Amino acid sequence: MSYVIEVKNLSVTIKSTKIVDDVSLSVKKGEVFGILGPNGAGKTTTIECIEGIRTNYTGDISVLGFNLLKNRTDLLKKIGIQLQEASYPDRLKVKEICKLYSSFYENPKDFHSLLESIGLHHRVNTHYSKLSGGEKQKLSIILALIPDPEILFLDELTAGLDPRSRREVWDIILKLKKEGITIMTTTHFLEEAEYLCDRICIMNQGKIVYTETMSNIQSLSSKQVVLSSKDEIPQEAFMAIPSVEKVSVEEDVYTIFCQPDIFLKEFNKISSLGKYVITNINVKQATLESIYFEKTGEKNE
Ligand SMILES: Nc1ncnc2c1ncn2[C@@H]1O[C@H](COP(=O)(O)OP(=O)(O)OP(=O)(O)O)[C@@H](O)[C@H]1O
Repeated sequence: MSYVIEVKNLSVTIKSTKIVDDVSLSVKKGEVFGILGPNGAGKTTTIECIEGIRTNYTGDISVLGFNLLKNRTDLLKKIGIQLQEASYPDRLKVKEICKLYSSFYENPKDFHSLLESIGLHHRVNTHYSKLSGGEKQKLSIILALIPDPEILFLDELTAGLDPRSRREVWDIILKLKKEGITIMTTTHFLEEAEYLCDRICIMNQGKIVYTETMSNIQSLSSKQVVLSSKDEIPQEAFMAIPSVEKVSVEEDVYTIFCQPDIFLKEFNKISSLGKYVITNINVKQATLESIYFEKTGEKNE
């Protein structure tokens, strides 16, 4: 497996509070990996450590085989960083900002062709202050692409954009993914994660509480039977039923990932389960949204 980002036991402590707490994750080459989580969960801090912007951490981070603390300058030539809140002097024109960024690199990508492919070429002579929110975000992607990066980091890329601009930006990201760039992104939009990401993790209070591929999440959708029992039912009893893929237990609630129609038909036939008293049984639709609310302990209202 070729991982381009490997993070082991990353922790960041500020004023004796752990804002990132023992985070381990890895990202494969060409993958779009999303970090989700509520405000203050530690997403930006985590991504900033991986980008090499923050160094006040413990743990090991390897990006494209570089050790961040030793080879940060070399790494910066190979990654593109889109900043959550970038701002430039109002009187600078788009082309002047692009030229400035290009001057930072030995072999920058031609910004005119980037402006063309991202659809901002018609604004090349426009002052930064005159760009719309969507255009500013497109510019921030172009600037992140100037180093011709192998990995692109995006932090809340579409925050504040209207639905049309958001879609446009998503399509740009999908185009970049097709070109083979690895992308790590944070987002508050679950629909964005569903649209763009190959794999996601959910952070809560500094910890990763869930990691899964989007294709698994989508195949888990509408495949849960949730039942309650005061009895302690061994997981093997459920696993013996055809179509059951996984069982999770929380107090007296058993969530069974399965094909509900097959499960319910077979369940009654299994005599070993007859001795347990089932107090409630439901078929539940699991979606990224329901997983998110379950894992972050927030209410889905
Ligand atoms: N330099 C700092 N000093 C003190 N606290 C900080 C500092 N940087 C971050 N924090 C705190 O660390 C926690 C995590 O912040 P972080 O920005 O990583 O979260 P986040 O998940 O990206 O949140 P958001 O979705 O709101 O952007 C927050 O409670 C934040 O207030």
